[in-house]
Amino acid sequence: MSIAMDFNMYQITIFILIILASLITPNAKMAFATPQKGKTEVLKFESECDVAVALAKYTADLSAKFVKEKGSFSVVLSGGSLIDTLRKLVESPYKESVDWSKWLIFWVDERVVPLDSEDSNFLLASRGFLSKVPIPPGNIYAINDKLSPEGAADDYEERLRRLVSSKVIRVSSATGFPKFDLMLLGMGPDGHIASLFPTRQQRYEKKRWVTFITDSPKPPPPRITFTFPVINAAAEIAMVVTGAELANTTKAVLHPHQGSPLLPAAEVSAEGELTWFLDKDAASKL
Ligand SMILES: O=C1O[C@H](COP(=O)(O)O)[C@@H](O)[C@H](O)[C@H]1O
Repeated sequence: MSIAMDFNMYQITIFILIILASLITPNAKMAFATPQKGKTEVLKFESECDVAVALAKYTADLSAKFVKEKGSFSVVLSGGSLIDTLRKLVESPYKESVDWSKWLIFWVDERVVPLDSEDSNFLLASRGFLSKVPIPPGNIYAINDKLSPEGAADDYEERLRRLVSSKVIRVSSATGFPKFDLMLLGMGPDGHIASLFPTRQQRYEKKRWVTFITDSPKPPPPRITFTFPVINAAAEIAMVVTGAELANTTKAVLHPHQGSPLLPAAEVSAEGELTWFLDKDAASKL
């Protein structure tokens, strides 16, 4: 047998051992698997209003698909401008046609402030979205606002773990992290998503599901946030970005310079599909 042939046999043997190990030990499967990367689509619209119309249809279509396939639809909200851009979803025809009773609502990040504070992402979503549609209150997973940032992050993660154990939330077969059906993300001018900021170490967290920050560069400083492994395990992700002030950041994220450090928004990828919803202004530098 030639040396080349021996080397091939060696490689094949290692490969078979890896497959066998991953079948025997469930954890081995996770250790060897790399996260699947889905498709990325960039949609550009004439105006922010056109983005709102398209985002409503996209979300309603996904709701119908997931409710049919699995009987529920888990949606992760951001704060900020996203909630206003969701406004068409709570109007006709979707207000009547969407099966709101099957929705489960989570937050990708939350400010650790009382839930009735003007800074709370929960309050923002309640006013602009949740109060307008009949999602059962028990399906809305707000943070415990009586805890410290660390306590609130631990508590939210623990609640997610219980929902995974009871099979309310799926897990990614590739990574073992919880797999939400849809993440609706906004992006700040510094390229942050959720509360994962370019200059803060939380963006590199690889084990926790939910972490906390006490010195967010954007006020208010105390927050909790989903980590990248959870965000990127989502079945579908919408990055919703509008306005001229985000044009340079959008360009830096979608067309990063070789060798320059990636902004957090550039590290978003979905197991299913990542769809960017841009208005003309945000897309003007592409
Ligand atoms: O502080 C936050 O900022 C981001 C971006 O907000 P935007 O108003 O610039 O769209 C938001 O996605 C995040 O949830 C929020 O806590």
